[in-house]
Amino acid sequence: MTELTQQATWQALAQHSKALPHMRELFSTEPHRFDNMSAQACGLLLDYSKNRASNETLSLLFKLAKESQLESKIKAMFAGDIINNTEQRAVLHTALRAPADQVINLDGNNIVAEVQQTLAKMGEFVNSVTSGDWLGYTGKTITDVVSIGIGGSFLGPKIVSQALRPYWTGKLNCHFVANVDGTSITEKLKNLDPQTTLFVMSSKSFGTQETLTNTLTAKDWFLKQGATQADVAKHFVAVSSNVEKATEFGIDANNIFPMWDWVGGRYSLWSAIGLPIALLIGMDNFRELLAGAHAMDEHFANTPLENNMPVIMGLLSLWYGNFFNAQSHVVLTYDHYLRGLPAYFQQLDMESNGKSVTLNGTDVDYSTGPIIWGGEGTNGQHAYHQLLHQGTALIPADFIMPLNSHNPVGEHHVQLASNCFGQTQALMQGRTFEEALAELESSQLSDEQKQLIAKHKVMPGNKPSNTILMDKLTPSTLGSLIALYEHRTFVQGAIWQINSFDQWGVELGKQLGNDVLDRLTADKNADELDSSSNSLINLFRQGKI
Ligand SMILES: O=P(O)(O)OC[C@H]1O[C@](O)(CO)[C@@H](O)[C@@H]1O
Repeated sequence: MTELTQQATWQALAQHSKALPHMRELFSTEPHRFDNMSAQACGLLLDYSKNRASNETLSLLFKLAKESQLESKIKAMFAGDIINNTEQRAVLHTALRAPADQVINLDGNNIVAEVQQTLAKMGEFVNSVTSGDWLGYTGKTITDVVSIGIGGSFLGPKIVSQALRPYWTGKLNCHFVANVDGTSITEKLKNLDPQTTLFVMSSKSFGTQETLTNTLTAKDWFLKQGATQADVAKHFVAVSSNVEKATEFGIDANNIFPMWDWVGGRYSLWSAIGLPIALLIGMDNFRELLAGAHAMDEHFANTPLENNMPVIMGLLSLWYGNFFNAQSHVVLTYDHYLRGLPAYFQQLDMESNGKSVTLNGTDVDYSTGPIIWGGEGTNGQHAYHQLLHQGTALIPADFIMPLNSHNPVGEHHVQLASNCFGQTQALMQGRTFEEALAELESSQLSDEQKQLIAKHKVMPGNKPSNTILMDKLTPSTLGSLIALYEHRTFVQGAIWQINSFDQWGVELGKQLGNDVLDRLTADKNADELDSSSNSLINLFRQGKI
């Protein structure tokens, strides 16, 4: 067994989890529960009162955090210690949004200076393109940007651009290509003019098959439309930590925006990976996004655990995963602009904490990262909320909603809010058999039918949720919100003593995929593979089942 599950506090939490009253009772005995279990920081309000938690629960969770040296681990990350031990790297996405005058030394260099240089390069490029100074090979200005990347090199640019649609300057359209499926890039290129299209190829490693293939196809399309190799420099730029490979690929050295190995892909939108975002919303708004994230960094680094929003959210999620066997966590965004955020948090958390070995190589004997999923409210209410309310799985939920809409039309926003708050209330209080029966009293059903239907209408309640509010969705509040979830992920990984910053689990699939590719494209047969893989390969070769 690991030392974590041997800890007295861990075992006390296990005992405590069996002794908690229903949330209905907690609310009935604590009239000021919201005041005592809500926190504000960086333009966000976190209501965590609708959780299976008493004061004793929270003090035990904070005790676990302290005994897990969480505070010193937070300091170590911000200081640039090598906390990604399997890749021997620091974890310093926080440096990407640090103020220009801050000094963060890594290997003897102040990396903030490098970050600021890259931001300045980004700013010059963004201004050049959006002002019309940057011209294509026939002398026309750029109208469309195609962002090519996958994982963190796609999700960040795509979802943040979508979330900040009200802030687009209107100078450019943007299209996102990620999947290696030829349909993705074909559909995107159909209506574009090579004379006015700019391709931003984003790949930290510059070795990701999907991104390289899509970029080659884009380049091929570009050249077939009448452009020459010399024109490529006007229409292709790259973002990568591998400048050498990007240059070899044919990207003009002046058009390569650097990034660093101390930034993980799923933490990289704040770097030049965010170039498509900056092209759409302008550099001032991009810097507002960075400032919002920095404000949350300051909150996380300097606030006592008991009032620390990422710590509270991380601990409560760990509470359900490790002591109530919750296998997933749902993120429900009650704002159409935020509809992509659950997918962003999915990579952020699942690729960070989907691990089963501790830093020192011990197999864990406890659950680690949950399945993160979700979608936009109110749509989910007509899709999966039934399971949230009456299913057998316990699925803690985060509800996220701005108090003011960018589009205050008619009664829409007040109805959206009523649904958001009504759902958290229903999840918490549920409906008892007696209440269900009483509702059927005046129906024409027989007593036997009333008993049966009432049974089917019971909702256990006691289903935990957090509600996160902001005055309005802006670059700053979005930056704070995303950084909140980055640090929430960090908190859990730190207590589980896992490495949240490598991703060895994605390597085998890539290796085997490359082997299969050889068997699909060459005469290399697959007889020695398992019968399934062998048969699937042969069927693909036949092109019919
Ligand atoms: O930016 P790159 O190096 O192309 O990697 C793309 C994505 O692939 C991964 O390495 C594995 O999924 C992610 O961590 C990363 O965001």
